[in-house]
Amino acid sequence: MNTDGHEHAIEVTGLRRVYGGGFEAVRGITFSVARGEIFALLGTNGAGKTSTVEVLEGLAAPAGGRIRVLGHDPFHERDAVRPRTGVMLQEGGFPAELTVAETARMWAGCTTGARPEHEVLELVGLTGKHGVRVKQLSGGERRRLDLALALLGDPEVLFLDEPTSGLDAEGRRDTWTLVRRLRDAGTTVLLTTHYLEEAEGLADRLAILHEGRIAAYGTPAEVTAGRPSRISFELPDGYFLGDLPPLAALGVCGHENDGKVVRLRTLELQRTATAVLVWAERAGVELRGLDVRPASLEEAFLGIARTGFPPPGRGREQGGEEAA
Ligand SMILES: Nc1ncnc2c1ncn2[C@@H]1O[C@H](COP(=O)(O)OP(=O)(O)OP(=O)(O)O)[C@@H](O)[C@H]1O
Repeated sequence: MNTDGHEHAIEVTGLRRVYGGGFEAVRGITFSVARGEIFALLGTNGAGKTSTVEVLEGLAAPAGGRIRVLGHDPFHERDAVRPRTGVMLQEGGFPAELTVAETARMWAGCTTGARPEHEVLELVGLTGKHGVRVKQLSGGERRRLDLALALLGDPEVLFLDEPTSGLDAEGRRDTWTLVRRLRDAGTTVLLTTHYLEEAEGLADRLAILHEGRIAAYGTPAEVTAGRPSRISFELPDGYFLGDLPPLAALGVCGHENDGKVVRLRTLELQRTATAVLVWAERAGVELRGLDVRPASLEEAFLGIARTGFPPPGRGREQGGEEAA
């Protein structure tokens, strides 16, 4: 239980969002985010991530369902929620002529109990940029300024909409480190991202949205459980797929072969990989380009994007859609 008497920072039950013209972008989704947790919302383009986050931020009223952020309705009790949350939007839209320090000062003026500006600029690595105009910042530096402003109010809940888009590999890793530090200090973080490795490495739990519904929900390990691993290699000249032992006996559950490169999918990675290597050893051949990949979030995501919803029980135990 937290100080509000609520064990979850965010509770979403049967959320629906319907746009003018009757289009239902979010179709009755249910999930919760525990205090001090990093939760990622993933999904195909147009799946409903931004439509969901806008409701959680109190920017729009839901068409149906029950939403609680820190125990309050974020739309109707905005005054109770807004000072305790930080929001980093996809497009910051700051005045281009202001310097970094001026922008932070202006933002601090609109933030209840703002921390000193230099503190948040230091947190995101913009200390050396105080006097630089916003229009002169690189795309990645602007994202870091967005993040600094979201942190000004020392929020209990932080909403990050694609926080690392436009950042280079180092900037992305710095942001991940910062987000983890915030989580470890007790901040609840809900982020959207298109980078699956970001969600896999950063999120404690996640939901994958597809066409306005939750298609997978749980820890990254829960969501990838039951998804196939992949093994690929080149067949040596003069060898054909039929020269391998029967694929079903190797635990293979699917395969592709374009004549040279063989791609196997398996739910028993160790058994299949061992059998393939033993065969190659006995045949005295080298498997060039040998690549072994355990089931990943990418596999789960692509499976959902390709075929829609997985059968019940595969990473959907706690979330999923509910009638609103
Ligand atoms: N104001 C609006 N009016 C009508 N339809 C809208 C509006 N805003 C969004 N939509 C539609 O709602 C659906 C969900 O959009 P949303 O922006 O929430 O998806 P998303 O998951 O954030 O997508 P992306 O990954 O592409 O940013 C899309 O089909 C989109 O076209």
